[in-house]
Parts: sequence; C-alpha cells; structure tokens
Amino acid sequence: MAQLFIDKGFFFEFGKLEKSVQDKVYDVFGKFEQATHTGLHLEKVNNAHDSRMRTIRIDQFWRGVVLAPESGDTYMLLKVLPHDDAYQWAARRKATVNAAIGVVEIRDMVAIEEHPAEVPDHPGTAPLLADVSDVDLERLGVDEQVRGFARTLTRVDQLESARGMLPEAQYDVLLALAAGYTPEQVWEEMPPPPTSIDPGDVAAAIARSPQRAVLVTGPDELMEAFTYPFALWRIYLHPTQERAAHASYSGPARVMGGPGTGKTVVALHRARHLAERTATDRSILLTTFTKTLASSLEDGLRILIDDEDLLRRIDVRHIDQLAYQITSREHGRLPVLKESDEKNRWLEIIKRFGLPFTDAFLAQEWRHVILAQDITSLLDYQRARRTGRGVRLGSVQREQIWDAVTAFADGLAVDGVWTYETICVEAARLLRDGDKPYRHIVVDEAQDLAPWQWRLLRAAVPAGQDDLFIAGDTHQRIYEHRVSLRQVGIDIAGRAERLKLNYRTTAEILAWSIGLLHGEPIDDMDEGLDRLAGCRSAVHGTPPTVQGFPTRNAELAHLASAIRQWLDKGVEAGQIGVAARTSMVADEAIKVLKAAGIPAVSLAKHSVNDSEVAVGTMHRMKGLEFRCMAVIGVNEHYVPYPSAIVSAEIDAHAHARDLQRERSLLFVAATRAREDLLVTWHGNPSPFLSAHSIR
Ligand SMILES: Nc1ncnc2c1ncn2[C@@H]1O[C@H](COP(=O)(O)OP(=O)(O)OP(=O)(O)O)[C@@H](O)[C@H]1O
Repeated sequence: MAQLFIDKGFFFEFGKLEKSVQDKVYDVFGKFEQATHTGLHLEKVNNAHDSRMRTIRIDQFWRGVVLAPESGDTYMLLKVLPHDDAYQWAARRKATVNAAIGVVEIRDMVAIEEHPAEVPDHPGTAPLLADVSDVDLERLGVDEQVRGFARTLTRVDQLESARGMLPEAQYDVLLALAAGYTPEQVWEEMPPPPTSIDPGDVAAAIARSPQRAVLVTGPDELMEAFTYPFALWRIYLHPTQERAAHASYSGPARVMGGPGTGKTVVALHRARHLAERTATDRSILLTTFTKTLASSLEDGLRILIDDEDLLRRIDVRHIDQLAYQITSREHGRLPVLKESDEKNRWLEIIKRFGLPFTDAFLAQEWRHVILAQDITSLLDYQRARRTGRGVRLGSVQREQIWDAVTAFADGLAVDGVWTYETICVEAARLLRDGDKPYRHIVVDEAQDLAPWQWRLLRAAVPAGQDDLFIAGDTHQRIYEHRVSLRQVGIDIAGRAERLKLNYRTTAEILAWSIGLLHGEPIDDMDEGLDRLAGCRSAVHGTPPTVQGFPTRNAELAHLASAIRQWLDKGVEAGQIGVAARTSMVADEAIKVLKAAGIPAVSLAKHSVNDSEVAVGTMHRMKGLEFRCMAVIGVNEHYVPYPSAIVSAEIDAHAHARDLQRERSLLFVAATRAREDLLVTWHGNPSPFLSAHSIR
C-alpha cells in the first residue's frame, strides 16, 4: 500500500496558499493512494541532482514536488510551487540519510556548492568551529560536504543565513556547536539512533523521521493535518519535548525551559499520552493558575485531540476552581470574602488587640509564612523560618501575630465566609485522607502556584508512577509565591527535562528580553538555581524597537501609527498585542487606537479574537503570543510599579524579590512577540531599560 508523508515545512506554506489552491492540493493528495493504483502521473525532473525528485500536477499553474524513492511505494510531498519554480526547486535538491540518526534530510546542492568561501573580517579570525574535530562532526551526522562548508565559516550569522540550504538535522548540530555546546551536550539532545542505518534507503529514513515527515494514511487524516497548518506542534516534537511528553516517571517529574520553548505543548502532549493509557473518564487533571490559562489549555487540547473518549478522560480546570468544587461538595455554597472586607477584618483586629502592625503586613504574614508553611500552632510559628520576610520578629511579636491570625480565622469560621486560600487548604485536608479524584495531574505555569495549591494537588493524586507532571519557568514568575516543591511533599528527584529551543520568538527579541533579567540568579523551585543559559531561537528577524517620547500623547500616537503599519503589512489585528503595566494605561491605549480607527479589545473584558488588537496588562499577557507586540508605558513611574515594591528600608530582601518579579513581568510581556517587538515610554525610561539596550 502506498504511503504518503508530508514534509513539515510544507504545512506552513499550505496555510499561506489561497483557499482555492488549498482545495486542489487536498483533492490531489486526498486521492493519492487511489491514484497509485491507476498510475500516478509523477513527472521526472530534468538535470536533477537527485533522480528521485518528481513533480505532480495540482492545476495548470501549480505543481507539487514529491520525493519518490526508487523502490517501494513511499512518497514524500515536499513543496507546492508555481510550475517553473517547482522544477527549479526540485532540480537543485538532494535527499540524503543522516548518518548519525538515520533521518531523511534535504539539501540545496547548488547553493552549498556555489557558496563562496567566507573571507574573515579580520585576518587571523578563528574559524567558527575551530574547537570541534572532524571526528566529532562526523559522529554527530555532519557529512563531508557540510563539514567542508562549515569549515569556511567564521561567524554564527553566516551559518544562520545558510539555514535554508543545509540539511536540517545537520544545521541544528552546527548551530548548537556554534552556540558553545560541547559535542557531548549536542549528542544528548539528539534522538536515539536506530540500530542500523542504510544510507541508500531513503524510504526507511522517511519512515523514521517523525520530526520531519508526517504520514497521512487517508483523506480524513490529510484533511485533519491541513486543518491546523500552523499548529505543527501537534505532530512534531523536539526530541527533548518528545522524551518529556512520553516518558514513564517513577514519581513527580517536570519540564523547565525559557519562554516559548514549548512547555505548554509538552503539557498538552503529556495529558494526551496519559489519557491514552487510562480508560477512566476525568482521571487526569490538566491544571494551571488562572481561568484564562485553563481555557487556553482546553483550546489547545481540542486542537491536539479529536477523539471525544480521550478528551473525556482529561479534566481541565484551574486550581481555584478545583479547590472550590471539592470544598463546596462538603460545605455547600462558599461565600468568598472580598479584598476590601478582608482588609476591614484585619483593621478591626489590629484595633481590638492594639497591635503595632499594618493590615497589609498581617495579611502577608498569614499568607506567606503561616499558610505557606502550613503552620498550625504557635509553637511551630515561633520556630518558623521567615525567609524573605525581612523584618525580624521576636517571640512576643510572634505571639501577637498568632493571636491576630487566630482571630481572623475564627472570624471567618463564625461568619461562614472563605478566602481562596482557606478553600484550598480545606480541599487539601478533605482529600488527604479521602479518595483521590485523579490518577495523574499535569500542571502548566507551575511557577505561579502557591504552596497551599501545591498541597492540594499533592493530596489529589496517589503518590507513585506518573503522578505529577509539572511545566514552568521561574523566570516568568509574576506573582508572589516562591515554593520549594520538596517542602510541599513533591520530590522531583532528578526527573526533569530542560527545553532550550525557543519556537516562538526571534533570536533578536529573545536576546533582548533575556537581557532585561540582568542575569540575576533565580530559584528553580527545588532548592537550587535556574538559568536561561543555552535558551536559543533558530529564527531571525529585526531587533526590537525601543523608543522614548516626550509626552504620553506622543507615545500613544506613535503606538497607533506603528500598529497601522503592521496592519498595512498584512498582519491580522488579532495577531497584534499591546501590554501596559496598569489597566489605566491599557484603557488609554484602547481609546487612542479606537479614535485612530483601529479595532481594539480590552483583555480585562474579553478574550483575544481575530479582528481586534488585544490590549491588556502585562499580567494578562501570560500564556498568549502575538506576531507583533507593543509594550507601552515602560517609564520610571510604572515599571517597576511603586505600589508593588516594598521599600528597601523596610525590607531589603522583599525589595529585591519584588524588583525581580517586576523584571519578570516585563520579560513575560516582551517574550509574547513572535516577529516584531516595540517597547516605548514617555518621560524617563524604566530603570530596567536604562541599564539595558536603548537604541
Ligand atoms: N515542536 C514544535 N514545533 C513547532 N512549534 C512548536 C513546537 N513546540 C512549541 N511550538 C510553538 O512555540 C510556541 C510556544 O510554545 P508554548 O506556548 O508551548 O511555549 P511555553 O514554553 O509554554 O511558553 P511560555 O513559557 O512563554 O508561555 C507556540 O506557538 C507553539 O505552537
């Protein structure tokens, strides 16, 4: 039976073809299997570098380029192009089998052969891969022709501009080596090699290249693959993503990595993988920390899985919703205390006991020390370490605080009101000794979950094989919680994968954004430190535009004209995002955009849609991505936002931590951009920028 594979690069191109051409492509390849019986009209290509290259008629104007290995009936669709271009493209290309990992690879023979030897900028400049031996290159699958080419390079940008002509797997190896990875590190990131590789057997190579070639077994599958031409992540996972999504872990495991490295993608694949191995409905929880993020996980899951049986096995809900559901089952409806009511309760307690503390201090001490460490007695509170809380407290003060907190909790109990924290604590208590509602839990955006939420998750699943799978990036922590997973009973014990390849953002935007973080060390939620070292993007574009204006009006006028230019370039309005530190600035931007005739929607009220520019606070940008992104109002008065920062005099430790969180917030907003990033301010720029690159 004929097997049709489709090259992953083609999916992107398919999405850009006109609908009428897409329909014809679907017609031709939907009937491909049938056509192989009646006689396929595959045309040979004159003067081809590879005699296996063929073209197939789509219509009078368009032709598909198909790789048709000499024996057997495995075919691979590589391109659809206008007639002459298709022949030209096919004639220049050659398919080979990667000697290290046995995958199929396509190279542009003419471009590699004609590529001039680079003249170094300065005489004596060291070759790019001077430290890497030919033996290592060969071991990593870099063949003689590509080695010869690589030896002519002196700069990484020369390599990057040759990306389209080199065999993909070999290009990835060269890029990683050029980025400073050792051959051993590169080897570790490569997929496991097959037991034997026949360099002449391209058909076998195609079949073992799931990263590159997707097998479509019939018209339905083809239609399904074409329905989401841009959602390549459904089909192709990087070997590290693949490993994380499909491994068996003897206990809690996690995947870490910088922005855009596909942690959410891995979480979704992991959920599907677990669903395929269990037959019980709602036995897998896929969760995160906000409702919006949970609903985008749900959307992602529906793109990934179309089997309703599998979908039913996965329960997608955000963590507070889960807590509410469990606690309300026991206690009925749970009235939740408003922020202002909570403040009044603390104020009343301060007055009643004549305490020398502010309401904010007590509320924070309750959350970040007492609830965070699950302290239930004065004795334990007296002994508690208050890391990160700065102000030292003696035993008398601790006793006063304990009385205040007890009075607060008693007050809630008497009045029958709850906070989100108490609902969660109660849910964990109910589950600890009761039945566990889930067999597996997958958590996304783990860096922002609070300790009491982790305890709930720990209590919601029996400890053991594949119990908890955690995806997150502490560099993107935008709320206050710092958690040691060990202290909440979750021991990762080395079961971790780190993703390094950014699929979202250009190398320029990524490098600029990483610079914002100032290289400050950050915890890894497991009592160690996390680093973004090695996080890279293979795609290049223009550097971010970073620009100041004398007044707010001038800044917003520039925003409107920049967005107009993006729209004129053909970017859809829904693919443009605008982030500000406060909702007030975001609302002003919406007014200005609307006045300029640009449709804009507030993310505080609605979700992202195709036809309006999405405007919201930096917090609301978490989990989203846009082709073009503007981050506005990045000036000294807003970023960092003064009321979010404890002063250094009051608490130096908390001050440093708050600053880091504000940096992370700007980092999150900037890394939502796929192609273009504009960062603006009026007056004086944010101190995060002055130390950074302002062009
Ligand atoms: N294997 C892949 N192939 C193609 N695209 C991918 C792949 N993995 C991820 N992507 C794309 O990269 C982008 C970022 O993925 P994702 O949102 O999963 O990253 P993330 O690490 O969770 O990001 P962040 O931490 O910034 O929210 C998405 O557009 C996703 O579709």
